[in-house]
Amino acid sequence: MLILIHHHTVDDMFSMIQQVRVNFSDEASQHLCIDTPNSLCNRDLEYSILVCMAVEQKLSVIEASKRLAAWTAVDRHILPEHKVIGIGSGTISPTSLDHSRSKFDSTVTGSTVPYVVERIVAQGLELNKDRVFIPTGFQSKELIVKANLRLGDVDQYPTIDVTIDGADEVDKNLNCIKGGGACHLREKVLAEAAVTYVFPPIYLLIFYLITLTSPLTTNAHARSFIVVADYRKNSEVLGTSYKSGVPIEVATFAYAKLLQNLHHLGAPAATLRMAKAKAGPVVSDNGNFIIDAPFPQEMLREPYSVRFPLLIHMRSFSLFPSFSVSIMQIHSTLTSPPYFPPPTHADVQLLQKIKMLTGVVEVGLFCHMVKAAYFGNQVRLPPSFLSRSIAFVPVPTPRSSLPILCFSFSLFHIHSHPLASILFPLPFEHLAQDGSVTVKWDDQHTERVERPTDP
Ligand SMILES: O=C(CO)[C@H](O)[C@H](O)COP(=O)(O)O
Repeated sequence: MLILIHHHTVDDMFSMIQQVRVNFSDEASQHLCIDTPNSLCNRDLEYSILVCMAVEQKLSVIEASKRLAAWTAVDRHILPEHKVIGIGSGTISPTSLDHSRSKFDSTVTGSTVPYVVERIVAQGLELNKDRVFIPTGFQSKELIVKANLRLGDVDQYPTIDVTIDGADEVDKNLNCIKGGGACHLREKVLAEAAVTYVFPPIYLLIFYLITLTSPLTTNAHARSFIVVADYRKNSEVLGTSYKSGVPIEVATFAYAKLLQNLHHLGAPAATLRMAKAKAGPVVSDNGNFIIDAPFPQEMLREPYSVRFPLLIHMRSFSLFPSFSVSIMQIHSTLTSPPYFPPPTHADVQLLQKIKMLTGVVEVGLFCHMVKAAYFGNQVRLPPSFLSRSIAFVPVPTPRSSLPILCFSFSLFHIHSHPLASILFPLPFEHLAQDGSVTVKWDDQHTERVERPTDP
């Protein structure tokens, strides 16, 4: 990839670096900062900036990782018997990237969900002709229509076989931050709709009879909400790589009050999300505003559960979901008054606190909803100078002088010279997609899936 800024000032250069930091985060932007020669930071000069192969590699590795994750998840979870399929959304609208994925705007990374649709289409007409696809927003609707797949809506199909979606970040317990594309309300509805009802085995029926639990509760559900992402989004704790904050969809007239509420709740930097190509705020597909609320990581560590001393995690019983329902009922009886005092504000975790604020429509924290999360991996290859160089080359402009031209060429030649890595050892490593995917499951086991060939 080549990012070229002509006849711009140093300020533009730094705003571009900021942009890269936002778009690509972590290493790519560090490389840019490391390599900015201080001697060139002269505000009187105008620069052309060539940001070479390191960023290009980073982007293609990210794209390959997204595609690998999406393809592997589709292969393993969209099975011939699945007829109603939920399709998630991304951060980039299909108007800014070619649907066929053959052409990308090279200054942005693409979205993950188009790769999901691409792989579903590759399953063939025969399998797809009886299927209906439910979108989570404008982008996924476009993808479904352009791929000639049958479009449905969640009000027609309130139960979905499988939903596959992207995520902004996923933690070790499979809690996610979602809503970077402002679609998390519909995404959450489709995630919740993706359940499979399981009839309990006989020993659980006996258990129900003994405990006199209502038979109505014996229908437990298995989650079929699958998340796909690249390696950058696989974290221990939310807020590690996705720094923009928790996206919160709010009623438009309530945003100012909600900003105040969120500041008091622990996100003093919460802001209204502003549109990029329009004056004013982002308006969601549902006509609401989006607030991004960066909470401290401590509050994002376990954003869901209510802290009771007797709390029994559903997760411990995930092999026996029906059993866990009964346990939770007994547990909630024991932990309710008069046996136990009601929870105080401090006991209630972040998701509930935000959701309880009047005016909040939906919170982009998806807790205990994901069945499996797929991350395309990266691998670090030994450093190679040419593939990791970033050159900032000042070129003459009407206001620049000849010596500056000479300097720029010598700089360029030194960088291109085989001895350059000795003269200017740069701390870059070569990144690549190694053809593997990490899968995190809801029972907390992690699996590494190897693919014989890079798709
Ligand atoms: O939650 C979302 C949209 O609301 C997306 O799934 C999330 O932002 C990830 O998008 P991408 O695949 O483009 O990185």
